[in-house]
Amino acid sequence: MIEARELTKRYGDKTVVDALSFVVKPGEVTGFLGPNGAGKSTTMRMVVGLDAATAGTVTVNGKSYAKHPAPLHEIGTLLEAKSVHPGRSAFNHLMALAYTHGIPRRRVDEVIELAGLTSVAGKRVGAFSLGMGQRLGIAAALLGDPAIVMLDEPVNGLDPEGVLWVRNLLRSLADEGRAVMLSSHLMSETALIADHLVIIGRGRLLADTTVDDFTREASGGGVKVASAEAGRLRSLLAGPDVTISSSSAEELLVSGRDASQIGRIAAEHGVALYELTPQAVSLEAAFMDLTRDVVEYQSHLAESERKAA
Ligand SMILES: Nc1ncnc2c1ncn2[C@@H]1O[C@H](COP(=O)(O)OP(=O)(O)OP(=O)(O)O)[C@@H](O)[C@H]1O
Repeated sequence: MIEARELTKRYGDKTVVDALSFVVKPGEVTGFLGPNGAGKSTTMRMVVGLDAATAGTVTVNGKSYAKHPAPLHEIGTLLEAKSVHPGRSAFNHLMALAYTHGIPRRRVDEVIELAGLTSVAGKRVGAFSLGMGQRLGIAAALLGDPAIVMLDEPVNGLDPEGVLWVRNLLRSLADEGRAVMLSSHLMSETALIADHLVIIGRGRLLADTTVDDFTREASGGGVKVASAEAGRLRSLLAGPDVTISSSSAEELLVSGRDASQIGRIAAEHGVALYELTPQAVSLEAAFMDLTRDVVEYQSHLAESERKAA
């Protein structure tokens, strides 16, 4: 488990992580999201002591990272896939890490195979493609068989097979009871991988929720209904906490009744429905909506599209 409490990082007079509190729980994949410059990498670096917190605390399985005598068994990380000596082979890189913890060669061979690097294990890492580097970084993260895995942009540079591999791998790690944290800019991929979301903007917590709740709430929770008898249906569905709007003569957007209630009421009164669709927005749309005001680096095009919308 990772627990951050009021975690804060300042560079000069700029606060890049601002009193951030969250928990990454075992058995779940937590997606860590935020626009460019939101403070994700800085937060992840503080988790493993690469950056010192200005205030607040963060613990890894109950202790600060530096207090663990064998940290590779507690948390495996991929923070900067290219931070590997370019002249070393993948095998030697992993062996060097393994020596620091008395991890046997057998485990190095295992993670090389798991990451699909067997055929290139003897090659210089400097000649690796971005995707191969990512695979090596993930192999290194898994080396100590840790209870927590924390990965910064793990699917960056991977081909579709690699993306699928990471998705299945992270799912199985969480299903084994490990705590998995990943940052990503790929919303559709995060929606498929993550159970939980921690979303930050300008260093502050914006949302701590599940993927399902986040996308449902962003949609307003309405149900779209279409019928030739929309007017009659409207009065049948009316109630104290029900709001109904219509975008055309045959369409209603109903809040306050779920799809099964609407279907039942329509059937009881012999009203034929053409459509009955619970409204949900994509994670991307919900994310854009939430982070609209905290985007630090924005293109002029995106800005003018937003103003026009
Ligand atoms: N060593 C440093 N000195 C000064 N400012 C820094 C330093 N490291 C990061 N920052 C600033 O902190 C802010 C957060 O950066 P960080 O890399 O943590 O964001 P991020 O959410 O990971 O962004 P991205 O999605 O672009 O990777 C940025 O404004 C960045 O310029």
